[in-house]
Amino acid sequence: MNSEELFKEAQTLFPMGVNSPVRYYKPVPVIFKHGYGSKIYDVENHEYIDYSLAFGPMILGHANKTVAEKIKNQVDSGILFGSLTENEVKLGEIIRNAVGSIKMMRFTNSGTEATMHAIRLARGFTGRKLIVKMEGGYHGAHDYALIKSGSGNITFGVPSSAGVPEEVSKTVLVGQYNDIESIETLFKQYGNDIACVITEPVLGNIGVVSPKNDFLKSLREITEKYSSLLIFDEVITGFRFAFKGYQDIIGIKPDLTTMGKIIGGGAPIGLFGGREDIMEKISPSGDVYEAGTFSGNPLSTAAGIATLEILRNKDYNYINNYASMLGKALEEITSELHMDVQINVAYSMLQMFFNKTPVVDYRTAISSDANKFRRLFMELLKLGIYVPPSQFETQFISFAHTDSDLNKTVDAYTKALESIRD
Ligand SMILES: Cc1ncc(COP(=O)(O)O)c(C=O)c1O
Ligand SMILES: N[C@H](C=O)CCC(=O)O
Repeated sequence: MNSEELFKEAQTLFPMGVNSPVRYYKPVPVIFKHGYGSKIYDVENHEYIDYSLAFGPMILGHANKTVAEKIKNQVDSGILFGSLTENEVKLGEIIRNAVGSIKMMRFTNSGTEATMHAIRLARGFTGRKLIVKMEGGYHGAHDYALIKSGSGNITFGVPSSAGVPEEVSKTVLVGQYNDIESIETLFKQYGNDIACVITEPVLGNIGVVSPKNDFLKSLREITEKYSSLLIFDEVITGFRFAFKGYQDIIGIKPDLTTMGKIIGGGAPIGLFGGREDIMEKISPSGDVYEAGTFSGNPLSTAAGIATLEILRNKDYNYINNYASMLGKALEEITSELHMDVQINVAYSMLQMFFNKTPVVDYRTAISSDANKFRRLFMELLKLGIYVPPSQFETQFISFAHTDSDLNKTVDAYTKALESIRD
């Protein structure tokens, strides 16, 4: 079947033909068949340089030979036992040695599960009900995270989800990222009832937005003052900027951390972990329940171990410099074309916003021209460049991207931006 035929069939199977909303766009989403290194190929065999990397996890590029070999070995020796395995211990040790605040952890099957359990744990540990999240912060697709959330929630203009009971949304307070006063106001009113503040330390689901003016340090201070827990959602940032968490780069220790994506090397995974005294509250040592048939499964942990063992010896300057060179080139192109554009780069993450004003939070992000971004996406596609299909996602660089990819990408952006200039 060709793309049109496959998509037609998919629409009879899945709502709008997809299994996650951000994968949908008109007229027919690209249907990928395989990928090698920095390139992915659709069912018609068109080649694209990939800057989505499956929304972040594929930091080594696609079909890395060593990772594939380790997964195949695991397939040949059994893929699920429903009991503790050596792989889990190995992966857990690698992560604990690399991320300062994670003393104990639990593996889950996704980032969504990780944040859901971390929030329940924070509530169980503190005996408090309220949580604080940032407007535009994305923590997966469970009830407590789908309040003023980022990612597909903004792309499709759904600030919260139907089906989340009012009683649930009333327990979620929303602050503004990079605006500590908005958080202080919430704490002044509700401080002794707030179980935790959860935030992506670098926002990655409204495009990419970095922290400013000691915002994260102030979050740490205010949560300590009120004996609330601080949760860093490092599902994107964990092992993305360096062989550690973003928390280790900036020297701030959250009480709990969530991870996912890269630590599973492209296989389904999530993790929540942190202080021992908090983690011991988890069942069976404690009374906060958390479980999963596939949690810590041999395949995901094999892929994770292989990926992290390779990453340990990588020089992250390579991907970080690539992103900064691409960012600079995009600044030059858009300034020559007199286009109102903001280019945010954080290490190996990058996004271009069609906006006159700097994008520093949710409100400035949503004032961007998302339709223009969609036109850019379509033009780039024609030129063999695949970026995430929304203004409110982030472009990622992998260790498989090459100088020649960078040159081709800059050429393609030049042509694409010229063609969408009004
Ligand atoms: C910061 C963040 N947290 C949580 C999630 C949820 O992870 P998953 O899609 O694996 O459920 C995502 C991405 O989806 C994310 O970007
Ligand atoms: N923005 C999300 C994750 O970071 C996109 C992943 C998805 O929902 O498919």
